[in-house]
Amino acid sequence: MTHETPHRSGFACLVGRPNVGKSTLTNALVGEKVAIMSARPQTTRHTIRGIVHREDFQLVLVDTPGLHRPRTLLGERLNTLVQDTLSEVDVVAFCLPADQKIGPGDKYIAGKLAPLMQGRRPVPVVAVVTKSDLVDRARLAEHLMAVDQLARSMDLDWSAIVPVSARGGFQVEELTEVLAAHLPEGPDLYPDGELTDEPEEVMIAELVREAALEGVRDELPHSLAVSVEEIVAREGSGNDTSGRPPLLDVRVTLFVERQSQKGIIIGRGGARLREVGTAAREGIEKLLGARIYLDLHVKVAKDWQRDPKQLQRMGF
Ligand SMILES: Nc1nc2c(ncn2[C@@H]2O[C@H](COP(=O)(O)OP(=O)(O)OP(=O)(O)O)[C@@H](O)[C@H]2O)c(=O)[nH]1
Repeated sequence: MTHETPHRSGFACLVGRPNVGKSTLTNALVGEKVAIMSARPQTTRHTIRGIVHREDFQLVLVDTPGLHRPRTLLGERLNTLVQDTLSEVDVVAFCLPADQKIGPGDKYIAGKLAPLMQGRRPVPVVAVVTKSDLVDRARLAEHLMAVDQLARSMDLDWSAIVPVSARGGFQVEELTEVLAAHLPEGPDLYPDGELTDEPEEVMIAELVREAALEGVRDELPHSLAVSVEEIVAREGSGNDTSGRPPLLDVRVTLFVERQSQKGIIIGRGGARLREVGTAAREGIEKLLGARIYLDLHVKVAKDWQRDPKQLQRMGF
């Protein structure tokens, strides 16, 4: 045996504006679908972790809800959550998509990262240029310089700048190595094979939210919260000899802010809500590996985004 490399383990956090490709990159790094993705910004409200497990390191990924300029209490809560998450990780990956110029949103996030990078126990930040498959080499080179300039203009230093494409798998392995290099020495944090510690309820809520927003995103921008009330096994199901999976009753409440939004979700004669149920049920059955009966309720919780009690009830 040659000399042993130390085993490393720790946390990495992906930050960046909405829609820059954090979920997709998390999935590419982990190599398995862990985060529920959306074609629209700001739907990943919960911290989702995936684990990159190699012989000599274990890298636990935390996908953040995204840093936004706080507009509502919900926004502020999210920012606090993000800040708390950030101060606890070993390395931050700041995602800046190659196909978009660096803008105020990126500068805002860089401003939030600055104190972490300059603190007593500085957190290294790796600038990750995502979606690099969308631009040509010249544009990519230009963007890499702009990313470098962003740090310089704030008297900061990225630990590295890594262009990647989660789509094509370009440089994903390199990024893994760069992030792992910043982890402290330590044993595995999670047992082998455990790829996500995301509670099932959060994933179920995301699936229902996705289905409910399908086609009506513009009408229901950020006014929809989903809460999984209970998951219970239907009595007498699943423990017979037929080998059929058990039947689970899944009760879910969708909270909207206005009566008119309730109408949008439910649709004429309840038609839309039935569609939502059908679409969500498919994903949930796959997730749970069981047949389910999905019971959806729609409630109006006025101004829930601004009400701390309501927020708490919904797990924010
Ligand atoms: N071409 C290309 N598209 C990508 C890549 N990564 C992500 N996308 C697309 O960019 C969009 C946003 O990706 P997400 O992974 O959902 O972005 P996100 O940053 O997690 O978004 P939020 O959850 O809103 O914060 C999706 O339509 C992806 O398919 C990439 O490497 N190449």
